Amino acid sequence: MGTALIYDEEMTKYKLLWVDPACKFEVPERLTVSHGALVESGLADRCVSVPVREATDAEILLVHSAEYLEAVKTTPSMSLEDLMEFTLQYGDVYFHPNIYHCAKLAIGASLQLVDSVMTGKVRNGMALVRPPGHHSMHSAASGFCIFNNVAIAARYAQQRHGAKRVLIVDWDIHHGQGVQYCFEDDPSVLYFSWHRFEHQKFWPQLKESDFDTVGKEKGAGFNINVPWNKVGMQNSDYLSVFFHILLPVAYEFCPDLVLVSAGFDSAIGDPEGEMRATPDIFAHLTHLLMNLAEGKVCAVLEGGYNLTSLPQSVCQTVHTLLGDPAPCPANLDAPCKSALESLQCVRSVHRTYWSCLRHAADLPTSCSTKHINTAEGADQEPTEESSQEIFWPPPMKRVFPPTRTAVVLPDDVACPDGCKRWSLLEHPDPQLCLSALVDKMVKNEICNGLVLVPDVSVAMICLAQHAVAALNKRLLVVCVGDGMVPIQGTEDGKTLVVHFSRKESEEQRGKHFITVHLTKGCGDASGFIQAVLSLLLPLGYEYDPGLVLLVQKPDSGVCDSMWRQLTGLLQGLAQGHMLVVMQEDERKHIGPTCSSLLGIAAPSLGQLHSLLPEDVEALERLRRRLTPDWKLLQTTVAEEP
Ligand SMILES: NCCCNCCCCCC(=O)CS
Ligand SMILES: [Zn+2]
Repeated sequence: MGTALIYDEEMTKYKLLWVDPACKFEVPERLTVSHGALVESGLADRCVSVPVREATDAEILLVHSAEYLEAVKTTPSMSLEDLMEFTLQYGDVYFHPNIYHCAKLAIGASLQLVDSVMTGKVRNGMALVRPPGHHSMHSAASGFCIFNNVAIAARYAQQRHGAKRVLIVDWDIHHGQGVQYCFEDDPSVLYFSWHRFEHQKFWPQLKESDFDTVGKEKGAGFNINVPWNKVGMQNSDYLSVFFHILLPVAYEFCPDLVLVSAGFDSAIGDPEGEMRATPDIFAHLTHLLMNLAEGKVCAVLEGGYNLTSLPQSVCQTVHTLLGDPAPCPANLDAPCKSALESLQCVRSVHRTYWSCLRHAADLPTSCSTKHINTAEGADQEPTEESSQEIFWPPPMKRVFPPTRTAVVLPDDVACPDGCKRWSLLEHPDPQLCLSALVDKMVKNEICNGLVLVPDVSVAMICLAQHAVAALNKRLLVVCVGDGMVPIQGTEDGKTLVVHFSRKESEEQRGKHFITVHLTKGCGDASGFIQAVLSLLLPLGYEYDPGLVLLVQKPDSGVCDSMWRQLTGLLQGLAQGHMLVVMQEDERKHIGPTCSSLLGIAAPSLGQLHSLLPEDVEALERLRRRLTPDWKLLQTTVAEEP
């Protein structure tokens, strides 16, 4: 299943015809450099090219008023003076004789993408469009946006393709107020947006962009605003919000389709965003969404004004949509205090709507008095545009190993399609065979592998020793199922073991051996997936291993869809270098495991019920114990003593 790429150079054929500092960044080159980078890198050729089309009036009226549409229809024939006059009624946007045409193409491109994904022609895709959409409202243009591409796409997916629940992830650095207004009372569309806010001092300076606007009436809880009250947010701030807010809620919501308002003004170097997250983070943000909605992810370009970080970020996103392993999330810091404050506020106000946030902490004291802060801050200007030149390393080349998935199976088991059999014949000694497999991974000749062995415990010991000694790589061991784990989390930090078990393990084996106790073990989807999303993933990203060893112990009770979610999500680590080890009589798991290792999205877990209270307790106790050592587990600001 491929990745669609939708682009047409016609959308570059409009620009600002007069002087307006607020609009000067929105230039045609944004599209040409983005598409050019995809062509240059060979990524465009690997995508399924889908043509654009014009949106129909009916499609535009899914979100906008007839009066507004009729008004915009008069712009192509306007003189320059009339266009300037017409523009004055809106904010931070400009019109052009060709912008109505381009705006219809931008919607049409988005709808073509939705068609391609919803009909199964492709698995996922990206639409490179201009003008952006997420600021435009029922009867108004705003923030370079004429029509709301993503809002129309959501309504279209529901009406044309029967999608029940649509998740919109808006990682653009601005608040898509137009999207929020469109769905604020609608529980079938979950809108998530982070955005530069600076206590309402940053554009569009709306009170309703703050964390306490959660949606109205039936839509309460289905609007999530994460305000960034400082500039300079980094990769770890973004990942923390994914691990502790977006992903837990998204899995509970269980969408049929994921639309991404993919704005890249949230990347380093952008004059609007002034953040410091690097382009490779979008590989991880994309990857972390790709096991939702059975992989049906449609990314639609919104903002992004730095003509270097924009194309880099677009390429990182498309690489990942194509299934290429993500680059290692190297040297992540702790989330900053301001980000933690926002994180805690959002989780607190949403805990009444989402069972995964049920146990979230109260508002931090600083936030409950935030109105005072705002009064103090209101008169200040947003942070001055930084003039000093900002540098960042170009993202690493993402070369795909010649073999994606190698398998070591008993002779009487057929090799699943797409996999390469790694025969024991060449290595009579199974342990040598495993070590050879690991060596190939580290040389990037093989991406990942599945190994069936007579005894998983023996294999674990051998692999752990080999991986650490010979390869000098940090090894993350994830062990699912009860019973003893024969490896010590080594004190030198070279091995981190995370064990999912039904049995509470009394002994604490230190920082590098973590037992996640779930009453029903992996039998309970809610508990398991929440433990994976807001405990295992933050640990794994912070640990940044060179290799992941995923062991399924006999009778672990884990079901296929959960096992595939786990196998899929963990491929965001170690450049996808993961070795799955199972007992050789566990033959029924071979197919599902290989499909996940081959990059096929995992089936959805269904709408998740509340976590078992004892599991919530156990996970919170574990988080409290681990947080001093693992910064990405933090979900609250350290209260002033
Ligand atoms: N009036 C002071 C400066 C205003 N800057 C904001 C301009 C709108 C940005 C909208 C955008 O980037 C869409 S993603
Ligand atoms: Zn933006």
